[in-house]
Amino acid sequence: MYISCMARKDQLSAAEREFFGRVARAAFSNPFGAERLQLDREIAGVGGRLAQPELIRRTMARIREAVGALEEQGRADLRRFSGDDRELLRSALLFEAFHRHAAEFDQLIRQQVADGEEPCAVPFAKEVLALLARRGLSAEEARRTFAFFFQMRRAFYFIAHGLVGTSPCMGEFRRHLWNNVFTHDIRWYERHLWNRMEDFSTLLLGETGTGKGAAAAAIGRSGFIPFDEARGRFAESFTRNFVSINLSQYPEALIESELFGHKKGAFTGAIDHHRGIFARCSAHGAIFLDEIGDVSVPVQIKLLQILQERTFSPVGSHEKQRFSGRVIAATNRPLEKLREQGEFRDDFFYRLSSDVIAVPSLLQRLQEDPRELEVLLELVVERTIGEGSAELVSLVKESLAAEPGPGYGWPGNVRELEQAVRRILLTRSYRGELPVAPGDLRGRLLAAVDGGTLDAQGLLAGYCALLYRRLGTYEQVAKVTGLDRRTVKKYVLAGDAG
Ligand SMILES: Nc1ncnc2c1ncn2[C@@H]1O[C@H](COP(=O)(O)OP(=O)(O)OP(=O)(O)O)[C@@H](O)[C@H]1O
Repeated sequence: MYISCMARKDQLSAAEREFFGRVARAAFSNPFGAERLQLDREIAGVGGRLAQPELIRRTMARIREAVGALEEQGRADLRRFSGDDRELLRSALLFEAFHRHAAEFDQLIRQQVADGEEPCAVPFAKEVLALLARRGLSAEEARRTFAFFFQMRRAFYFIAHGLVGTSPCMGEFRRHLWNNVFTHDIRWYERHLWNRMEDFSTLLLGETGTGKGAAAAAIGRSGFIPFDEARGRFAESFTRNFVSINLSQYPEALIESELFGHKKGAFTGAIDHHRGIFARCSAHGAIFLDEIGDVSVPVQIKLLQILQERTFSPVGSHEKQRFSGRVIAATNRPLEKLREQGEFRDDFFYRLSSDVIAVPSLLQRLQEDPRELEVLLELVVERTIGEGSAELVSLVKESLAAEPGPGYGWPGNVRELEQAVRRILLTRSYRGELPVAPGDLRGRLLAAVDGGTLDAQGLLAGYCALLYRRLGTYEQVAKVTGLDRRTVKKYVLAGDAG
């Protein structure tokens, strides 16, 4: 029985197995990782460097050609195959179907961002579901796969567009974010974890303005959303999937009600019911707790309780509500230190940190790859004036090269860069946020060292000021010099003035 059943099944040739095997590996691999790049090159049959869009175009052309050949032979149907061949072909055929509609998914994402909370119609859904049915998927499998396609495209879109940059640390950051959404093995995610991500919390650590909020939004907008075939729409808009709160904005007395909501009359001033952000977060969405390092221990305890029990009650109510979203938290404060000082609870820290992502500073990015500045300027100019302008980019670049100069530390990171661009557009110059000493600090310091005119205090002050320009924060200078932050600040101010 088994043998006769197997005999009726089709088999891939050795060459097909090799080709589609490679395509299947590309389908599983992280699109921001080195392995995927290598596989794309092998599939496209190109050796050297090729710009990304052209590489993808050629890769997809080769895959389409191979799938087209199967179609002509009436073999592009999983029901004809079994065992390993079927598994491998499944990934390859779905990968092809996904890329065939990538541009339409991108259009849908832009449309949904513009439309907001009401889910948009998905005009190409019928065509994709019909294609997946022809490939041998059941109606249920096809719907889930279609929803999974949309999820992957959203993750790719928001990570690639929200967090640009050519430096290796930025590449690694994007790779990490993708894994944060889909785990390190997307096959596991698709089979077992797509609706079980609620306990995977994320902690984003990094200086102010580095893109922690942008990263959290990329993760939050990339949750799984089922497709409602009867309505021809996804069950909800991904814009509802991400709810954020800046915890440092609220006085202690209001935080609980912002987080959990309150009932009318729960306290003086509660004149109406209020839904907190836990209630506003949708089932597969994420809640972003920004500035988590600023919350008091009692609030940490309450949040910990929710994360453990997954239920909460609005202030003034006993009614339990369930929370099934993911939690993403971020801070630019030194959590290690806060934990040592007892200001941040260890149990809360561990509950928040299924994944800890260190977001690179702009300084690190520029040091790793000076081209990063141009890429960011192109984006910032486009965001500022609504379209790209090579002329403006070079004007801003020239201005920044003259002042504050290439050694500048960018303590406010990308947010400061955005501000610098605006200021240059208005006033033609940006001097930087740091105290800028007249003259060349490094030159003055070296001349004084050569001349043997400096005392120990003066030497330290000059050195601290120099490091501060380069590293951008008093904390970093304290780390390098072994001094405490306050002493560093005193020396920096003296060094800059001297
Ligand atoms: N790599 C990047 N590519 C494009 N834009 C970026 C990048 N990093 C940051 N930005 C932009 O910089 C600005 C500040 O980023 P964001 O608010 O995410 O920083 P943050 O780390 O959350 O800051 P804070 O700690 O002060 O809240 C935003 O406009 C964001 O879009």
